[in-house]
Amino acid sequence: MNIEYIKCHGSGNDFILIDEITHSYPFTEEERRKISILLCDRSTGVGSDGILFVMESKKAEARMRMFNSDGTEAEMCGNGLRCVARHVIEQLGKTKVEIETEKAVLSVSQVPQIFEGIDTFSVTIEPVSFKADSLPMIVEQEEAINIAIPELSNQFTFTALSVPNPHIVSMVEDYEQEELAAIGRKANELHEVFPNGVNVSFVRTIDKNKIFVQTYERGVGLTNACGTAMSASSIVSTLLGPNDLNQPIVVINKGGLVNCLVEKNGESYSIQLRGNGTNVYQAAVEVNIEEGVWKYSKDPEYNQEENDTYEKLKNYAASQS
Ligand SMILES: N[C@@H](CCC[C@H](N)C(=O)O)C(=O)O
Repeated sequence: MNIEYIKCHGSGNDFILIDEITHSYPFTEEERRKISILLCDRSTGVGSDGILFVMESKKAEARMRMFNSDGTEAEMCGNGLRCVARHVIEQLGKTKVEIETEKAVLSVSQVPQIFEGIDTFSVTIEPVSFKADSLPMIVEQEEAINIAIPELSNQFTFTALSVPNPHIVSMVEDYEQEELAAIGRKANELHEVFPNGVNVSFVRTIDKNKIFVQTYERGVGLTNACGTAMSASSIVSTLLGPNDLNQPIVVINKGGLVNCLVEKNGESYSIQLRGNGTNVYQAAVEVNIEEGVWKYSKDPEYNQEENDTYEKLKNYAASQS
C-alpha cells in the first residue's frame, strides 16, 4: 500500500499525519495498529511519537484518531490536534473549524503568533474531570488531589485528572529525568491502579504563570512535550501552585513552548492550548503490512524555512527553562 504523509510536530512531539479525506486508504483497525508500530519505530521506521489519522466526520469538518507508537489508541492528543487543526484549516481555507475526537467535538482556530514567524493554533482541551473513575484510577478517594502513591514514589505526590485522556501530575522542585522515566514505567505496569495506563508529568514552577513540564507518555515513553499533559499541568498548577485562571500560562518543554489558558465555568474546567503545528516534511512510503516492511516511495521534502524558524523558538524556550 502506498501511503502519503506529512511529518509534523507540536512542541517537538512528532507525528506522522495521514489524510484519509483526500486519500481513501482501506485500513482495517488491525492495520492502523500495525502501521503505527511499524512506522513510528525510531530505529527501523520513519520514527515518531504517534500517527494522526485525519478522517471524514458527520459531526465536524474532520475527525482525528491518534495512535501511540506502541499501537494503542489514545482518547485525545493536544499537540497532534494542533497539527490536524493546521492541516484542516489550510485545506478548507478557514481560520476556525471543529474536529471530532473520541470523546468530544472540539473547536480549533488560527490565532496570533506566540513567537515571531510561528503560525499558531489554539485548541480547546475538554472535557476535564478530577473523578478518579474518569481515568480510570482505582483508589479509595473519589478524587486524587496531591496524594501519595507509595507504589510509585516515596518522595513525590500526584494529582489525577482526565482531559479526557488519563494523567497524573506532580509539582516538583527538582528531579532527574531518569526518576520520571522510572515512575512513568511503573505507573504503566501498575494495572491494579491504572487499568488503562496513565501519562505521568513533572511540573516545575519557573515564575508566576510560567512552568516547565516534562511527561512520560503512556504508549510512548519520555517525549519532548505532551499537549494534554501541559494542559493538565496548567490546571494543577493553578490549584496547587501560584498560577492564575484566565491568564496565559507559559509552558516551557523540551521541544519548545506553548501557552495554556485555564478557564473555569461553574465546576467545569477547560483549557485553550496554543502553540505551533509545524510541518517538517512531506513524503510517501510503500508499506507491506503483512510482512512488516516499508520503504520510501517519495523521499522526504523538507520545509527548510519553517524548520529554521521553529529552531529559533526552541532556542528561546531553552534559554527560559
Ligand atoms: N502527546 C499527546 C498525547 C498522546 C496520547 C497519550 N500518549 C495517551 O496515550 O494518552 C498530546 O499532545 O496530548
